[in-house]
Amino acid sequence: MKLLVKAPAKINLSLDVLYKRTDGYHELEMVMTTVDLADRLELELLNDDRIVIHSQTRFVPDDDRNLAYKAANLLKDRFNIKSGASITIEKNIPVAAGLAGGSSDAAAVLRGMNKLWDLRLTLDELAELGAEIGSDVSFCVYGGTALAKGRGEIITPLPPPPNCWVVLAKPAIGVSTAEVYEHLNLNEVIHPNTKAMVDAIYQGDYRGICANLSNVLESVTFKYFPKVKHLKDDMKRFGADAVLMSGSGPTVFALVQHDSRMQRLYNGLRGYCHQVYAVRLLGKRNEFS
Ligand SMILES: C[C@@](CO)(OP(=O)(O)O)[C@H](O)COP(=O)(O)OP(=O)(O)OC[C@H]1O[C@@H](n2ccc(N)nc2=O)[C@H](O)[C@@H]1O
Ligand SMILES: Nc1ncnc2c1ncn2[C@@H]1O[C@H](COP(=O)(O)OP(=O)(O)O)[C@@H](O)[C@H]1O
Repeated sequence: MKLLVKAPAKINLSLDVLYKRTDGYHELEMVMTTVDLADRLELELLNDDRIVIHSQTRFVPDDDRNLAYKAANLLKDRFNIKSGASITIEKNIPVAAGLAGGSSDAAAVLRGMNKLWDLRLTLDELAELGAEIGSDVSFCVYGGTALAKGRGEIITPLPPPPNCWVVLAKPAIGVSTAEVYEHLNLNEVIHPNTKAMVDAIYQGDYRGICANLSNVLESVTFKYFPKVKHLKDDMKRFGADAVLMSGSGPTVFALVQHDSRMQRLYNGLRGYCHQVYAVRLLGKRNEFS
């Protein structure tokens, strides 16, 4: 039996770090939403005990370091499952980009293998398991739009933001999430107004969303990789309504409402940026299970 599952990328509309916790993680307040750029996974039961990962992308491990492997293995261990799984990943989300591609693959495996192994776990139960794999996995289990707190795993759903284009540009730079958090100076950051972002989303206020885009991790990534800051400035000049770095970067995304502006931005960026995508916001839970 085979199952196809979609694993969409996320962007952070706002990302605040409140303090460093005693467990080494940072206490966060983030507004996240899914976009229509997705990996596709084909899941199949195996009669033997193995979990096998097939992936064409050389940047993604095809062994037990793969987050999709970790997700299947977690379910297998926790519920004492004897059969194995074959997981084929068609990777469309840029890797190590701040778009949670690996976390979304893990979440898709949790949702998909829940069906194939007939475990009947709820989304809340899957999200709780997801937190054991990575901080962004719980959000990815639900998808849609949400306020994420804690280290990212405490999820409060939000309504979808008004529809718009999201133009994503990923420069050819490798950013380590752990290092970005490590170099963050909490005495210097200007905190986002998370409440204003949440209110704008509830009111369907596109301008309010644009006005409150904010990510404290920009300060670190821009310092070590000034190219990312230049990319953001260029995207503003090309006519974006608003621009922000997603997660720890290096992907920068622009919001635009009008098709002609989206096209101008997309064409302008394709000349010199490594990977450029123009996609729609998804924003609603579970359009993709
Ligand atoms: C920055 C964000 C924003 O959405 O996304 P990405 O840039 O990775 O997409 C997330 O916080 C990343 O989530 P994720 O990539 O799942 O993080 P994890 O694997 O759990 O942690 C990677 C490392 O980041 C640091 N980390 C992560 C989350 C957190 N709340 N505090 C931290 O300090 C820790 O050093 C940890 O070892
Ligand atoms: N299924 C997967 N897809 C992408 N990356 C993965 C996967 N499994 C493990 N990884 C590793 O996780 C790291 C972070 O990848 P990713 O989730 O794409 O980025 P980010 O955390 O910036 O959103 C990469 O260095 C990659 O090697």
